Amino acid sequence: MTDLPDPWPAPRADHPVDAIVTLPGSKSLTNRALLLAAIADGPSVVRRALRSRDTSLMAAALTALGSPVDASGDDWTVTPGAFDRDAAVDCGLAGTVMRFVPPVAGLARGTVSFDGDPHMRKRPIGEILGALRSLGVDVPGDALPFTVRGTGSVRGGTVVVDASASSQFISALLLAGARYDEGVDVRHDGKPVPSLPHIDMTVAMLREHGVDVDDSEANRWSVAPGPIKPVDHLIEPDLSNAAPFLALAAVSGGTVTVRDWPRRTTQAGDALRDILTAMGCEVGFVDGPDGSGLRVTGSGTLLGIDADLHDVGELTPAVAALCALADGPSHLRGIGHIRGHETDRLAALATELGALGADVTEHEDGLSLVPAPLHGGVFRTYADHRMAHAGVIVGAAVDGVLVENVATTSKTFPDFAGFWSGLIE
Ligand SMILES: O=C(O)C1=C[C@@H](OP(=O)(O)O)[C@@H](O)[C@H](O)C1
Ligand SMILES: C=C(OP(=O)(O)O)C(=O)O
Repeated sequence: MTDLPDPWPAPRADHPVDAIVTLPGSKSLTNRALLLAAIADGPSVVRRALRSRDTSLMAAALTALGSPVDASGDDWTVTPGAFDRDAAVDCGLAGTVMRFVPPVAGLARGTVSFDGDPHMRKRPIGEILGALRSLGVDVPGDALPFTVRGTGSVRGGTVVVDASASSQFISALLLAGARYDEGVDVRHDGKPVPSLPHIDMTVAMLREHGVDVDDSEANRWSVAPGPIKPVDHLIEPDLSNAAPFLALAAVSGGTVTVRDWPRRTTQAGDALRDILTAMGCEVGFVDGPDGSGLRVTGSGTLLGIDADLHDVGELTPAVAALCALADGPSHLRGIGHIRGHETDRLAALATELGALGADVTEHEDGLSLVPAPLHGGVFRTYADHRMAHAGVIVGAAVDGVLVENVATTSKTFPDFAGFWSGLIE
């Protein structure tokens, strides 16, 4: 990757973009596959793993604990080992590392310290640390930095958490639960849990590994203690990271096909099919000589939407950018929890879209936007990869948009800016 100017002039798509793209693998699938492989009963391969900052941090964390991840090729191999040492884990800005690794660090015979980027110290983690304490893990504190003092085993059992701030609190406990002496029985008590598809993804992957999970009751998940079968995973393309590319079809009146879009998936990004249809795009699966995938064609006009994004909050930045370019008003609801993402995304979107002329109102749990003429300017990203996606979408439609720190996209997408420019220029 070449050095990028900062701020980066976002390429303007002054023609309908016609492209077929192969996207890197899913962050959420890759990091679950790596973690489960590291605590499984034998070696596994993670094929087409996403190579990005979040997944490299996960690989480094598991390697430091004692299960080496060989990431030298496209297919990563994971060899479970004894967690018999002290380790230091850098969480960067990866929620999946900060939330998923401490419950397995409790199984270590050693002291495991955790820290991360400056903003990571503000992202919510206290509920998990409290839950781990009540399951028998010695982990004082309620924010980064913290230290897990592992004893080689975790009692486990029943625990109540308020997961209204993040579904990752539930996923984290379930992923490690089969390795706890009594398994884990997690109940949620609080406002509705966001991002439920991500919990379904966790449950589905545990079952692939032969783990017995009961999710038959709302707000309760039970993992039985037992073996974790090694599994070779083939990682699907990251459907949430498809958002800016499909949005490019929508804003340029072109056609973009994302190859290998799964017909059935637990990825939250699959909701883009309905969202883009509601915004006036033509959306459908295609099978052709160039492979199969999802094709989106922009109609030249973008309709505003009223959408509850509670289940798919990570799509908000890209969707909000589209709403800022739409011909009618939009209301995005149910997403108060994304204030705890890589940045306070509601505040950041209101500020940055507003700075480019958008008429945005920030609510406690959402955003409303009404049509207004947009203009160029600097779009700040707050080290948030998906803010950069929002910036480039607007920049494709509006002259003179400069995206600050576009390199932050490396969290989940290698050389995003180069890939994006290649489609437009
Ligand atoms: O488990 C996961 O892989 C994720 C869960 C969601 O987190 P929240 O529940 O905190 O929104 C999602 O937004 C994040 O990008 C990835
Ligand atoms: C919320 C996100 O990430 P994380 O896994 O760091 O929570 C995201 O990618 O939109």
